This record gives sequence, C-alpha cells and structure tokens, in this order.
Amino acid sequence: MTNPANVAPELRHDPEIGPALPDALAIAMRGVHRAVSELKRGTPVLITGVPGGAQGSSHGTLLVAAAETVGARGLAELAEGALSPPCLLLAPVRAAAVLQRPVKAGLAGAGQPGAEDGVAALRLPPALLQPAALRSLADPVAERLLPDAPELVAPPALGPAAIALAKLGRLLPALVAAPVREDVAERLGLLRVPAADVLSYPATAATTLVRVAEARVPLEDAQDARIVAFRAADGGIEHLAILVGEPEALAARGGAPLARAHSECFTGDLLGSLRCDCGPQLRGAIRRMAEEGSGVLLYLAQEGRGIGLVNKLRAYTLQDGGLDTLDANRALGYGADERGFLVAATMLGQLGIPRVRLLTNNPDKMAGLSACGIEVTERAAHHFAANGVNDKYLETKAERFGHLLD
Ligand SMILES: Nc1nc2c(ncn2[C@@H]2O[C@H](COP(=O)(O)OP(=O)(O)OP(=O)(O)O)[C@@H](O)[C@H]2O)c(=O)[nH]1
Ligand SMILES: [Zn+2]
Repeated sequence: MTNPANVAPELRHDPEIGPALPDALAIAMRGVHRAVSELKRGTPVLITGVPGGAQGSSHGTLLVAAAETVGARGLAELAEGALSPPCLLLAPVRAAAVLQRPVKAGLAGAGQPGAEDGVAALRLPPALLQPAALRSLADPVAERLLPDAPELVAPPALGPAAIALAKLGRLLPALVAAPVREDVAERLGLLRVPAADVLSYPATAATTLVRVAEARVPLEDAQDARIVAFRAADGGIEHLAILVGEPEALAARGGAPLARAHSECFTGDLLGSLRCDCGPQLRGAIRRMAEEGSGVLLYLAQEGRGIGLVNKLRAYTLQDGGLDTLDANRALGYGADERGFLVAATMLGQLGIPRVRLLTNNPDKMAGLSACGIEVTERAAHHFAANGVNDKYLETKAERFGHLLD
C-alpha cells in the first residue's frame, strides 16, 4: 500500500516491465540523480525556481557546491559564476557551533520538506573560500582554528532545496552558494535542477519501486527463506525483502504476518559491532519468524538512520567525544532520524501484505507505516540485552527517542 498522496495518478506498475513512468517524472528523477553526482564530485550545480517566485529567472536560481567535496576547480567556477560573494549554507545547529553562540532556527525554509529546522547562511571572507577551510566549517569532526570569523547573513530562498540535495547524496549538509551569472553558468555547462524535483525526490523514489529479482536463499536460522530485491525506477538505491515461509499466503487469508522494517547497519549487521543492537535484532527477527513459520523482514538501505555510513562514522567519533547518538546526528546538521516509511509501505504493498504485526520498539515506525497505509495490528517487542558497550546507546533510544521498554 502506498500513500496515495505521493503517487502520481497516471503511474501504474507492471511487474513484468517495471513502472510506466510519465516522462516528466522520469526526467525529474534523472536530473536529481545527476545533480547529486555532480555535488559528490565537487562540481557546482544550479538549483532553479523559488516556490511562488520568479521561476527560471536568475534571481530564482542558486549556484551551489558541496563544502565537503568542492576543490580548487569547483571554487574557481563558483567564483566566476557568482553574481555576488558566496555564502555558506548550514543547518542552524552547525552554524551555532561555528559561531559559538545560539542561532535561531527557521531563518529560511522552516516547514518545507527536507529542511525541518530551516537554514542558516554565513558570509564567507576570502580566507575561508578555500577547500580545507570549507571542510572544517562543514564538519564538526574536522574542526580547526579559522583565520577569519564568518558572520550570519540572510539565507537564500532556495537554501532548503540545496541542503536537501546534499542530504540525498549523504554529504554533510553544508554548501557554498551564490546567485548566478546566467551567461557564465551557460558557458561552463553547469547542470540545472528544479528545487521542486529535489524536494519531491524521496517520495518519488519510494513510490516507483519495482521487484527486480528474487531467489530462494536458505539461511542458518530459517531454511525456508527467499530474498526479493526492489529497485527505484531511476535505478537508485535498492532495498530487499527477506521472506520466511509464506507470509503472502497468510496475508491473502486476511492474517497479519510478523514483519520487521530493519534499517541497514553495515557495522552491526555484517561486522557484529557492539556499538548498537542491530545485529542481534536482525538475526533475532529471522529466528522468530522461522519459529512462527512465516514473516517478512524488510532490509532497508537507510544506513545510520538515513545519514549514510560515512556520516555514521563521523557521528561515532562525535559520540566518542561525549555526544549521544541523537546530538551527534544534529551536530552534523542532520535530523535525529532521517528515515521515511514510504519505502517499507510500498514494498509491503507490492508483496500483497497490507497488515502486519510489527517487530519493533520504535513507536515512530508504527505511526509511520500506518500513515503510509499499512495496518499495524500489533507491536511485537524486540529487545536484546545490553552488551557492555551499547548500554548508553540503548538508554538514549529509550530516553530521547521514546523507544518502548516493554
Ligand atoms: N546515525 C546513527 N545511526 C545509528 C547509530 N547506531 C545505529 N544506527 C543506525 O540505526 C539504524 C537502526 O535502526 P533500527 O534497528 O531499524 O531501528 P530503531 O529505530 O532502533 O527501532 P527498532 O525497530 O526498535 O530496532 C541502522 O540504520 C543503524 O545503522 C548511531 O549511533 N548513529
Ligand atoms: Zn547498528
């Protein structure tokens, strides 16, 4: 079941050939994908269109480059294409850390998707317009003494879309930005991406998932298991469903199979990291489904609660410095939890499983799946004993994320 609000009415899925994507949607997704790639390789891009403003005019276009990746060439292009001196876009919490004083949240774009806390902008003195200084401004792990103090300026209207684009690339949400000289942008062949396409990308990718492959994979803990792979229509990130027994048959009879929406954790699931409880939760869920005879585990490509593995490693370093798991995410400029539930709901819908008993301690997962059209008939608690390393992590989940303890 998908959230009808997020599905274009003319969009239909054919399991044989994939989704029949309207051209406009396909072009929009491709454009966002390309823009993310440009940012990751340090190339500036243009974000177009102020909501309710002068669409397509140079005032409605923002030239941006990711602070984390931009090098000398990218900065030279940015300087050449900028109509006025560039500023640095940051999450307000990161700006406050740089300035060492409180910064009011919601300076621009508060309430827009992808920018829940708004955006702050810092004026960049010339000494800070170089790659190492920008990385240091962007990254709390790479902080060092700066030669010149930046100051707050009014953020551009397209700031939230710029931050959202960096987050899609799992980059630090920090971008050098300036209004653009259209003639220079044209000459440099810089890519343009509409802000609206960036902001709607997560919902579009989630609702255009298709089943692309499936195989029987007997597991140590569940002999009768299959893996079904799902891929977004733009060829983006892939998600897996691990089916134990025949949960679809149970669902077809009106039953609610055991289900778990498990976010990928490379360190915990694969390496047995003691910092979290993901490994025991993954294997424990599969064991429980095997004991019961059936169940479905959605293995979601949402590493680090949606901030990606690289940022999760940064968050771990911040946690070693004293922050908890929630504040570490925030210090990086990310939200405490960046995951959405539309992907999981779409997968369940396509598997023909509209109602589930959900293995989780996280009330947000139940509410999120319900909001996307999946009926959660019951919560099945999913606790594992602390291991001496993850004790504080589990405490934080209970105290600050509201995870249920029973
Ligand atoms: N950012 C960040 N992510 C973490 C940290 N520790 C674990 N994770 C990630 O958190 C996710 C764990 O998610 P889940 O176990 O599915 O969900 P949950 O919110 O704990 O809820 P449950 O269903 O009760 O387990 C994985 O993507 C991990 O990579 C951390 O310290 N920081
Ligand atoms: Zn983990």
